[in-house]
Amino acid sequence: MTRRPASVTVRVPAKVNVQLAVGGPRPDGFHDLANVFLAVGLYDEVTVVPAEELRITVAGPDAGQVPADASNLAARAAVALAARHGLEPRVHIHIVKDIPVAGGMAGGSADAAGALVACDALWGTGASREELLAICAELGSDVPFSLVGGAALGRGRGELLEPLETGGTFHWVFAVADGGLSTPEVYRECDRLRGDAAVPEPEASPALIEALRTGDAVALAASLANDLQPAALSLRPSLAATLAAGAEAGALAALVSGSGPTTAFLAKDAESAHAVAGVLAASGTCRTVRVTTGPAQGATLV
Ligand SMILES: C[C@@](CO)(OP(=O)(O)O)[C@H](O)COP(=O)(O)OP(=O)(O)OC[C@H]1O[C@@H](n2ccc(N)nc2=O)[C@H](O)[C@@H]1O
Ligand SMILES: Nc1ncnc2c1ncn2[C@@H]1O[C@H](COP(=O)(O)OP(=O)(O)O)[C@@H](O)[C@H]1O
Repeated sequence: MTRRPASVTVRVPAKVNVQLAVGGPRPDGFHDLANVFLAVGLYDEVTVVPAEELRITVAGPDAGQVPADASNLAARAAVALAARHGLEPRVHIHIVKDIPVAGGMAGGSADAAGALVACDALWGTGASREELLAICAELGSDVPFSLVGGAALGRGRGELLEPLETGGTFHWVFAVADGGLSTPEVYRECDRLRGDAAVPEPEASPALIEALRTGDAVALAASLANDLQPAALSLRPSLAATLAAGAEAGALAALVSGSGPTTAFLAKDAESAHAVAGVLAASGTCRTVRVTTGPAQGATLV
């Protein structure tokens, strides 16, 4: 008989969208994207242990903002995997949360991918990569990327991934805002701001993909683009001051991370990243500042 582990822990990274090209609204309510993801070194840890029934606990400074019930994306991941394999999801999922909540850094998606990989190992379900990716896509558009990490182009609603090569380490500073922004609201605001204007098909930028491949931070900075940024700024005008503070502090480029309200600053090197972080922290335009690098590995057993 195969011995099952008594507990499994998986570490999963946050993401920043280095390009987020958004098409018009689809009949199903989603938007077609050219979504260039880069995983970065802020992590949630998801631990699973056998239990009488599905139970979820969350630790960390922002744990209070995360649902600790069946609506948690990690709980939904466990239920989805169990259902496919004729199992009951009798598991206690504990999340140690370090990724900003509702911040445009895919923290919920990270927890879902982490719970899936952890439960697969705990239960010995032996799901293939393809099956795990299919469950991820059912749970949310960003969940497949949380599983694979690194850098990837997401097409469709972001779930159809092509891995991208990266040629080096990029240095990032993230300014975490007070409170979150709702992703569907930001997409709706994007549509509202566009009005009747024709929306081109979203296309990935060849220059941006080349900058990732060669590890050229200056070239990457010149290509960073986020079609949701005007919408995030419209809903949260105070983000303009954060973006300006980071740019003035010497960041190569500043942009909103995904749907926001976290703002992301690409720096030339580690030293410059720490300098930018110091200025941002003193600027009074954000709640906290984090310094990290990308690419980072996807969901990994620890
Ligand atoms: C904007 C992005 C950029 O990577 O991430 P965040 O910044 O929120 O982390 C993603 O597109 C968010 O992906 P995710 O958070 O997984 O969204 P989902 O759960 O799939 O969808 C939530 C809602 O967002 C909108 N949505 C999402 C993806 C997409 N391609 N088009 C959309 O219009 C829809 O209103 C949908 O009902
Ligand atoms: N495990 C989870 N971690 C964080 N948020 C979760 C989780 N499960 C469900 N949510 C809900 O999803 C919403 C989006 O959170 P999150 O994924 O952190 O942000 P974003 O979509 O901006 O990247 C939150 O408001 C929260 O209520």
